[in-house]
Order: sequence, then C-alpha cells, then structure tokens
Amino acid sequence: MFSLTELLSASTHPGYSRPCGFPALLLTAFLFCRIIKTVVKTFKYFFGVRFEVKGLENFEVEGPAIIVSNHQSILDMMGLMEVLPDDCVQVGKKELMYAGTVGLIIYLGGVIFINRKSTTSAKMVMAEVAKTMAADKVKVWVYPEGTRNCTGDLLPFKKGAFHLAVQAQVPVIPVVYSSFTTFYNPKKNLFTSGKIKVEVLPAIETKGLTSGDVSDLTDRCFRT
Ligand SMILES: CCCCCCCCCCCCCC(=O)SCCNC(=O)CCNC(=O)[C@H](O)C(C)(C)COP(=O)(O)OP(=O)(O)OC[C@H]1O[C@@H](n2cnc3c(N)ncnc32)[C@H](O)[C@@H]1OP(=O)(O)O
Ligand SMILES: CCCCCCCC/C=C\CCCCCCCC(=O)OC[C@@H](O)COP(=O)(O)O
Repeated sequence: MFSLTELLSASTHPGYSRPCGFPALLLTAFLFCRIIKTVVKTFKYFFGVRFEVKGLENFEVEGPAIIVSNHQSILDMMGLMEVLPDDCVQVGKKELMYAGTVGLIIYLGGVIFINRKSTTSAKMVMAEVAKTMAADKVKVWVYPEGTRNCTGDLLPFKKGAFHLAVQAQVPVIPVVYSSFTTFYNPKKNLFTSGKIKVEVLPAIETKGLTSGDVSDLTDRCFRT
C-alpha cells in the first residue's frame, strides 16, 4: 500500500509516473500552494478577473472528501486559488508534468498524475489514493469531465471520482464555476475582464454506498 506522501514523491508504483527522488511531499505542496495562491490572487487584479465565491463553509466537513468541479480552461486555475483548501491535492493528466515551468509548478503543487490512456493504471492509482486519503487526512480534487470544456455546458462525468469516494467512504463536495463563454476565447486562449462565480455546494454523503451505487452517485452529482 502506498501513502499519498509516497504517491507524491518517489513512488515505485507501476501505474504511476513521477520522477524518483524529487521531494514533492505534502508539506512542500502545502507551502508551495500558499505561495502560488498569493501570486495568483495578486495577478487577478492585473488581468481584470473578479471572483464571487459562495459556500466556502461547505468545505468544512470532518475528515477527507472528494471535491469535483467543472473544468473550462486554464482560467479555472485562477478561481481554484480562491477556494482551494490547504489540505487538498488534485488529480491531473500525467502530460502536465512535462509542461516545462508550468509542469514544475503543478508537480510541486502536489498533483497526483494519472495516465488517461491506460484505464487500468488510472484506476490503480485512484484505488491507492482511496486506501490512504483517510490516513493522510487530505481532500482530493478531481475534474470528472476528464478534459477541458468551454461550451458553457457539462460533458458527461467519468466515474473515477465517484468510485474513489465510495471506495474511501468519504463525501463528495461539488464545486461549480460559472460559464466563461462571454469573456473567454478558448481557441486563442484570450480573455477580457469579467466576473466568475464559484460556488461550493453541500457535501453528498457516500457512507454505506457500494460500487453498485456509483452510477447513481455520478448522476446525482452531475445534476446538482
Ligand atoms: C497552488 C499550486 C498550484 C498547483 C496546482 C495547479 C493546478 C493544477 C491543476 C491540474 C488540473 C488537471 C486537470 C486535468 O488534468 S483533468 C484530466 C485528468 N483527470 C481525469 O481524467 C479525472 C476524471 N477521469 C476519470 O475519473 C476516469 O474515469 C478515469 C481516468 C479513472 C478512467 O478513464 P477511462 O476513460 O480510461 O475509462 P472510463 O472512465 O470509461 O471507465 C472505464 C470503466 O472503469 C470504471 N472505473 C473508473 N474509475 C474507476 C475506479 N477508480 N475504480 C473502479 N472502477 C473505475 C468505470 O466505472 C467504467 O466502468 P463502467 O461503469 O463502464 O462499467
Ligand atoms: C494568462 C492566464 C492566467 C491564468 C492563471 C493561472 C494560475 C496559475 C496557477 C497554477 C499554475 C498553472 C497551472 C496550469 C494548469 C493547467 C491545467 C489544465 O488546464 O490542464 C488541462 C487538463 O486539465 C485537461 O487537458 P485537455 O483539455 O484534455 O487537454
């Protein structure tokens, strides 16, 4: 069994690709996130993007949880910095790790990388996370659409996040970003000033649910 700390550092996990020996532990992630949050929060004024955050109290559930949110573009990451709990790691595609400086930031920020091209490997990593997130007392943020989508609508949810919640028997907390379509051009990656609403919704319990309930749980979260 691998702890989250191991998953974030020099894992020898067969389905997990993180260069060995690089000390990106949870504490590093925590400290690093603090720095990035401060920088991004300062820069948002320069970019003219404003945020209206609601429901932050819904993060105050006891113990770990799975957070799921929609994912429209890199702009989400600015909103993320407004709400990201200190005790939270994120799940991301492994290609991000190789994205130069951004990859390094993401790596140090404590992202758990999955290989979307290998269902078996992605499931294996998520199963390890499910086993250890309680001991590590962390929340795990997953983008259940599995890719960026800037149409103003939601893509169907993939079920990994919900399997994870059921396996770990932890609540799911949905987070919703309002649509960027009015001020963001995804093709050119350009945006004008605008306001983004970010709402943290009440937790959905999974205690007592089994793998047979995952589809219903996925639908329920999709509809909220
Ligand atoms: C502040 C510091 C800064 C640092 C931070 C900066 C920000 C960084 C932010 C980074 C942002 C990064 C943002 C990003 O990078 S977003 C992209 C990466 N994230 C994701 O892809 C997450 C969402 N994807 C999933 O959950 C997928 O389901 C996975 C990837 C797991 C598999 O997808 P795949 O397409 O291969 O397969 P499938 O979904 O058709 O599923 C196939 C079958 O398997 C079942 N199944 C699925 N999972 C599990 C499981 N765990 N245990 C048991 N079973 C499981 C499932 O029910 C289905 O069976 P059935 O139901 O049909 O019978
Ligand atoms: C000029 C823009 C200013 C935006 C401010 C960004 C805030 C900086 C904070 C953190 C460091 C950068 C993190 C960038 C993370 C990008 C994550 C991302 O968007 O990955 C795409 C992936 O999910 C899905 O990939 P595909 O849509 O399937 O391919």
